[in-house]
Amino acid sequence: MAPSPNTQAIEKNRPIVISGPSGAGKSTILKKLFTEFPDKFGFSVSHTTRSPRPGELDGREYHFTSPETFLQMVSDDAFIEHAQFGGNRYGTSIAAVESIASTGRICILDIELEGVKQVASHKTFPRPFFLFLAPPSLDVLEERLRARATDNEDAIQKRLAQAKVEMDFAERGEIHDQVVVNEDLEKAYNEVRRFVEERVGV
Ligand SMILES: Nc1ncnc2c1ncn2[C@@H]1O[C@H](COP(=O)(O)OP(=O)(O)OP(=O)(O)O)[C@@H](O)[C@H]1O
Repeated sequence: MAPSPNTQAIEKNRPIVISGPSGAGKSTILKKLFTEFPDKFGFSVSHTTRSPRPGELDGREYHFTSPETFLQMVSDDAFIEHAQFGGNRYGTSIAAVESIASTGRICILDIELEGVKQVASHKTFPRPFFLFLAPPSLDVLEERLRARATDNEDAIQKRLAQAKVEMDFAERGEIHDQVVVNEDLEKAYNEVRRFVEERVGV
């Protein structure tokens, strides 16, 4: 398949994939990065088969897509990663990443482990940079999830079990270029910023 001009944009502005257990601090650190560099980064708009909620706009929160179109896009390899949650499908399209890269911004992708594996083995998508954000330990992660107070007990236990799987995987270094441990927030933020600076400049 011939690369489209915008795949060249992705090659020039290679995306950064940040992954790590729920509660590791990805949103907290990305918020700091976007605040410090407001014009440098962007989030892509994902596709979903779920219905829009009140106030959500097609093309802003998500590209709202029929199941048929979604499956067609899957067979066309149009997604860099896709998954099913709660009966709905979600995916990140190459085109959505291109639309960030072609404005000269670096697309930041916050995706979970299965998605990371799909991105890393995609046939045509240029390899992004992979950063893993880890909590100092599962005990600290548990404390933070409880302090965040957004999950019930069952959800916390599921997140902790999944966190162990993700941390074991990242330690093997099969995909991730670097692991940053988020113990002290400022220190972790500076490490993430250095990782980004070294790869894409800021
Ligand atoms: N270094 C830190 N020390 C103490 N608390 C922290 C630190 N970093 C983040 N937190 C807190 O931990 C909680 C989880 O962080 P956050 O919501 O950013 O995680 P996340 O990785 O984005 O999770 P999710 O994947 O579920 O969205 C938040 O309440 C946040 O304020």
